[in-house]
Amino acid sequence: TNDGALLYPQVTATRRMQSLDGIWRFRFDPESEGERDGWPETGLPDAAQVPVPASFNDLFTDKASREYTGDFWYETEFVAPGEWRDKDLFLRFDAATHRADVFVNGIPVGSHEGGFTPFAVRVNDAVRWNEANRLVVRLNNELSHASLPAGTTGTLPDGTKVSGPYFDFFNYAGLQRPVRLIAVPAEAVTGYTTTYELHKDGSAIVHYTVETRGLRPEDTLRVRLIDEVGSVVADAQGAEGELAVAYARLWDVRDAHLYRIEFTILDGTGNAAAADGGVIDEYHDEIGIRTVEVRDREILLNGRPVYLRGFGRHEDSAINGRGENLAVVTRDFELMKWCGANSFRTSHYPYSEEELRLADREGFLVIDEVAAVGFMKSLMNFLDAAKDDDEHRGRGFFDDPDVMTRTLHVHKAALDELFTRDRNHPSVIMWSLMNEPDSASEAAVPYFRAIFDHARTLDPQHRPLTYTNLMMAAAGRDRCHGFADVICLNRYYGWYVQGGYQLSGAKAAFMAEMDRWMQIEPDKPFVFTEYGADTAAGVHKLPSVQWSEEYQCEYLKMQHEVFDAYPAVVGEQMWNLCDFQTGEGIMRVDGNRKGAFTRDRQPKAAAFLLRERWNDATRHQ
Ligand SMILES: CCCN1C[C@@H](O)[C@H](O)[C@@H](C(=O)O)C1
Repeated sequence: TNDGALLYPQVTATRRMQSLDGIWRFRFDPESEGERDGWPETGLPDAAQVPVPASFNDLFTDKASREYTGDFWYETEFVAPGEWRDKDLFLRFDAATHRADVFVNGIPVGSHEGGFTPFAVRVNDAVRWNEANRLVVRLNNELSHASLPAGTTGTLPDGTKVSGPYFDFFNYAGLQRPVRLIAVPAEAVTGYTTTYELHKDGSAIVHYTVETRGLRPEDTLRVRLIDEVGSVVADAQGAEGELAVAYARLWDVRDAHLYRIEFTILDGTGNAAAADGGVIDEYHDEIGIRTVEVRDREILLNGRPVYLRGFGRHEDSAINGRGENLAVVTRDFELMKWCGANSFRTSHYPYSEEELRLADREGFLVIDEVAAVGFMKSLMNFLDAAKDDDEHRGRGFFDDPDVMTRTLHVHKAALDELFTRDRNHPSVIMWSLMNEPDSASEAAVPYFRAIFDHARTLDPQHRPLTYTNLMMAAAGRDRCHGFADVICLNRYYGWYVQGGYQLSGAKAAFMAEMDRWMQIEPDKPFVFTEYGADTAAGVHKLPSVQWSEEYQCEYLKMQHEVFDAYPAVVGEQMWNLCDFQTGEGIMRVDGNRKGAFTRDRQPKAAAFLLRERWNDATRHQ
């Protein structure tokens, strides 16, 4: 249920919030017996203690816990303050990975599929006011061809389930982002949209719509825009309208100017209590006045071409796993700014709301990616081992008969949630609808058409739509590039192909493919959303060898020479900002080592190379 609880939580004159973060009780449920055994009512027997937010995987010392696949449970308690009883009370989970069923005092109050977008469940009918209430949540982290991210679930000889990710990051799971108890008035703002019109005289118009619940005809919906010094620069009334700003401070790349947009529902009966000034609901947010469009083979921000410099990343750190860690988020922005970056992609799933709010404030350009990764069967860290479970053996991902029904349904729902959550962020300039799908297969075409057609209906700002193309669907093989507004390529010439001493051959092959792309897509801009080489920090070799820091620099230099040879290239996002955890395998050394920085956020030589290239003011913007 939405009902205004999906808006980013805040305390205002009419809204209340209580964090439930901290130590919760936890236990695995490999036989899925917890509900039958009454855990929602009685709580978790023999429970461990774990932190929320965090992944559970890296907390324990046994492999069965790290690799656990199946049902697992969390439990805590909370007091429902009696003062809030006239409001709607929600539990808001910023992320429960990959799916959750929520129980309060043994009563099922809601479920959610998808581990990277928030959901809220209304609990008024289940709580006891001014008393402790038992909150029990069942999660599950199994992968399938209808899960985002995609994969498979195998079993060991003794029946223990095993995750088979079709993606190159560890299948971390748990309550990985904050959990809150929030109270929202029965008559409330539940959502809003903004679009922007810039004028040559420096003025701008903010076109808005507001979604409400329970708005009475006699009440007034007031909308105000407040600038950085606290002045009300525009105001309007009604569920849709425009805010005319005479001198607009535009939001621009690495030059962010934010406005506070304020929604107030005012009691129109005239007999409102003087105490609350007749305010029925109040919600505010930060927006940036800016436009994004693709034109003449450029990405234009406020009508001017931008060049994306930055990284593919992961929400990933030691111990936390994929658990939100604001210190790591802060350090990552610091590293990106130190490198002279201005952009990143939320590879390969929506990042936390806190991350995007920081990108808004820092003026970063974000490619916002839904968790539709693994739509190409590959196991063992990206070798297409074609080793697959019996049900799908030998067929391409999109040949699966359920893909146009079950997978498409889950994918569309994930897009609905992503766009609703992120549509008002000025930092979001493009939407990536899939990461490395098998776009060379004929069966992919109807799926792409369905998902791109759906996505086109979701964004009032009509930001460019894309997906990231992988080498197995190189120029001439990819059948889906026509759907994308911007061509995003993940390329590894000099790493996965023709590496090491063959680097010159890799460059020739890379340019041959690019020449082909220039014929196939002569009018679209190109962004490299991945390029990188695994590098063990501290390994030095003269002359270089692959995995040495010297080779990573040689590799990057070659990529940049190719990018600079094609004016159609308007962005370069190196893979990856930091080393990150993956499943174990013969191609990963306690994770993926393509970072410009180590997992504890310290530089390899490549970081200095990027800093020199990206801080060179004579280059792109
Ligand atoms: C086709 C390869 C795409 N790319 C996906 C990303 O998730 C992986 O980490 C990266 C890699 O192999 O380092 C490859």
